[in-house]
Formats: sequence, structure tokens, C-alpha cells
Amino acid sequence: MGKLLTAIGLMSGTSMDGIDVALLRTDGENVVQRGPSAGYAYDARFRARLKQGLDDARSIAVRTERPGELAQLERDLTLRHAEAVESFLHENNLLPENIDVIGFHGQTVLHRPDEALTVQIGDGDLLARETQIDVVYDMRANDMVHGGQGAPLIPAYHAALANGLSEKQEIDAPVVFVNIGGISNLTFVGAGRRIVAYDSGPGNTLIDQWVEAHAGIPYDQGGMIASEGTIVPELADRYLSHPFFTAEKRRSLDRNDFTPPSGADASLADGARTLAYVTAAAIVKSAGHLPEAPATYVICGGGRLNQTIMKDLTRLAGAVHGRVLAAEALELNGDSMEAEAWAYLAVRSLRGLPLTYPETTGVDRPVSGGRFASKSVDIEAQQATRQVELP
Ligand SMILES: Nc1ncnc2c1ncn2[C@@H]1O[C@H](COP(=O)(O)OP(=O)(O)OP(=O)(O)O)[C@@H](O)[C@H]1O
Ligand SMILES: CC(=O)N[C@H]1[C@@H]2OC[C@@H](O2)[C@@H](O)[C@@H]1O[C@H](C)C(=O)O
Repeated sequence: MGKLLTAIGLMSGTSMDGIDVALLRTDGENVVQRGPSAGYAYDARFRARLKQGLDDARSIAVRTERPGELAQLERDLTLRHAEAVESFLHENNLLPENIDVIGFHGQTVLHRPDEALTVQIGDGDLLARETQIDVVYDMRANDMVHGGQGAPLIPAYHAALANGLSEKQEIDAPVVFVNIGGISNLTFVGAGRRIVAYDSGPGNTLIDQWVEAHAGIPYDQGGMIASEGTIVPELADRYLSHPFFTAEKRRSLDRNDFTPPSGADASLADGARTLAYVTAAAIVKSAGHLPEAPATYVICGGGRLNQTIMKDLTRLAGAVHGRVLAAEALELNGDSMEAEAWAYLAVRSLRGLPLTYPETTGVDRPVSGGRFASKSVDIEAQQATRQVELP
């Protein structure tokens, strides 16, 4: 066992609903001690700025470019993360010196794996300065440099969690972890801890876009709207016949890879119902590319709170002998898992351990990643300046 470090993970996912924060003590390998977690929601104005940021990012050709308002947005996003850390520490009676490292995801504003281009805005140096905690950030870039899709990165953490679960008798192997966020992704954990992972299709983004456009609300709480509708088969087929599902190679997704239906395609309830079905069916369809049919599906991410998705998933996976469980049924936290993962990955990065593998992102060989921002860089810089100024 390596030295245990205390890490905070920060995730602002593709749903752009807020910042998830989680504390973890870990050696970056098998020891995972989960601590408190919290979510800090964005206000509607900031969400709108983030959405505008996706448009501004479309013209980026080199990943350091920040066209339009992106530079200011990156600064404001980072400061919001610093505030989230400050609140989290305060709420849990912790001090910056109790934390060894922060794993900072930032916000994905552009993801084009076919062009080896992925951009997460988030200024690690500024966050380290503001929080007075060392930061590891920009964790997707090195994977892409080595031929990977740059996503998903959570599988290494899923594998560590599966290790803890394997002692529980009630779990039938093989297990697949499914994260239903804005986009959905899955991690298969097979015999000998073999992990196979990829993005599995649209998650909540299409549903969110649909109910926002036609009901003025950010998401379909509990899947209530969907529960009153009927599946429109032609619309479902349009999504499920996308070449993404039949391609030879698994490809990671950008938020904009699937576009929402038009108002003419369905009523509000039927549209929500159809998109919930598409989310569930996409997961089971994508699971068809795994080495074996999963016996247990562990569902994480906000989509597990949409009961219509969960009912469809239970039925569709059940038809191929898979049992569907929400993360909480295994005493895991489906809301904070991604933030926990970023804490875990930060510790792996510090230790030079791989973050990604050929069977998770398609990378050439297992590679580590992440950039390091020291909390003390400024003090050193100031001291250097003072020395220069001495007569
Ligand atoms: N109570 C609820 N009922 C139904 N859906 C919900 C509920 N709470 C959250 N969601 C859905 O979950 C989404 C947020 O999920 P999550 O936080 O897992 O996504 P994310 O981390 O932003 O995305 P990704 O994993 O793709 O990066 C919301 O946009 C919403 O659609
Ligand atoms: C480029 C990017 O930010 N991708 C996200 C997104 O949200 C879900 C899915 O698409 C996954 O590939 C990834 O996030 C998760 C947390 C990951 O990297 O594991």
C-alpha cells in the first residue's frame, strides 16, 4: 500500500448544472476511503454563460485558444470552483492544510476526439493560488497525445470500487458501472480486473434540452413528464440507428453529437418519454460491444433519478439477464462518484500511475496525465523577484 493522501475532487460535468465536490483518502490504488461530498448548483445566468461558451469554443483549432468570452468565463468558472472548495472546507471543519491535492476537471467546452482535440476550461494555477492547495488539472490531454479518445477517465476509479464490491455476495459478476450524466458512459469490470470502457450514448442532455425548450424547466424531475407520455418509435429509431452504435471503434462523445428533436416531432410528454427510452436503450445497445453480457448494472449520475429511464433500463437489461441497481443499493454515492474519481485520479497523477488504458480510451499504452499547479509557486516567484531587487 502506498501512502494515503487526502484529496478533493471537483467535477463540472456536461450537464453544466453545477460543481460536485468530494473528499477521498486514497493511495491511488486499492485503498479508497470515501469522505463527505456536496453539490453547488450554478445559477441560471451562469449556466447560460457556459452554454454560450460552447458556441464560442467551436472555432478553437489549438487547445490554448480562448475566443469570445472564454478567457473571462474560464476565470469566473475557476473562481466559482475556489468558492465551492472554501464552502466545502468550512462545512466540514477542514482547513486547506488538511488537503494534499485537488483534482480539477474544469468544464469541457469542446471535444473532438477524431481531431485529437479536447478542451476543458479551468485555470489550475489560479485555483491553487486561491485555495492554497496543490492542484492537478487538464487530465484528458495526455491520453489524446498518445492516441486515446480523451474520455472516459472514470474507469480506473470504477475498477477500484469494484474491488471493494467483489467481497459482497449479492453482486453477480461481471459488473458494469453506468454513469448517466449529460452523456452516458460505462465501465465493464471482468475477471482478473479487466476493465473495458467507453461512452455509451446520450444521457440526460437531450431530455434537458427538450424540457427546457418546451416547458422552460432545466430537467424532467423524477422522469414525471416522461411517465405521462408514449414512445414515438420513428423518433427513437432515428437516434438508435446513429452510426455511433454500430461503428467498429468505440468513440467518445461531445455534448453536441446528438441534437434534440424539433417541436414537430412529438408532444412534450411523448418527447420526454421517447428520449428517456433512447437513453436506456442506448446503454443496453452499447453494452452489446462488451466482452461479456453484464450480470449487474450499477447506475450512477443524475439519470438514475429519472424513474422512467430506470424502469426502461431495468426492463431492457433484464431481457438479457442483467440486474439493474442504483449506486446507493451498494452504499455508493451516485451523485459524487465523478468528483470522487477526480480526487482518485489526482493522486494517481501525483504518483505517476496510469489514468487510462488501451481498453478504456483506446490509448496506445497505459498512460498517466494531468498538469500540476503548486500552491506555493507564487511565493517562490515573489521570493525570486525580491532577490533580484536586492542591491
Ligand atoms: N431528480 C432528478 N430527476 C431526474 N433527472 C435528474 C434529477 N437530478 C438530476 N437529474 C438529471 O441529471 C443531470 C445531471 O447529472 P450529472 O450531474 O450526473 O451529470 P454531469 O456530471 O453534469 O454529466 P457528465 O457525467 O456527462 O459529465 C441533470 O442535468 C438532470 O438531467
Ligand atoms: C470530454 C468529456 O468531458 N467527456 C465526459 C462526458 O460526460 C460523460 C462522458 O462524456 C465521459 O466521456 C466524460 O466524463 C466522464 C466523467 C469521464 O471522463 O469518465
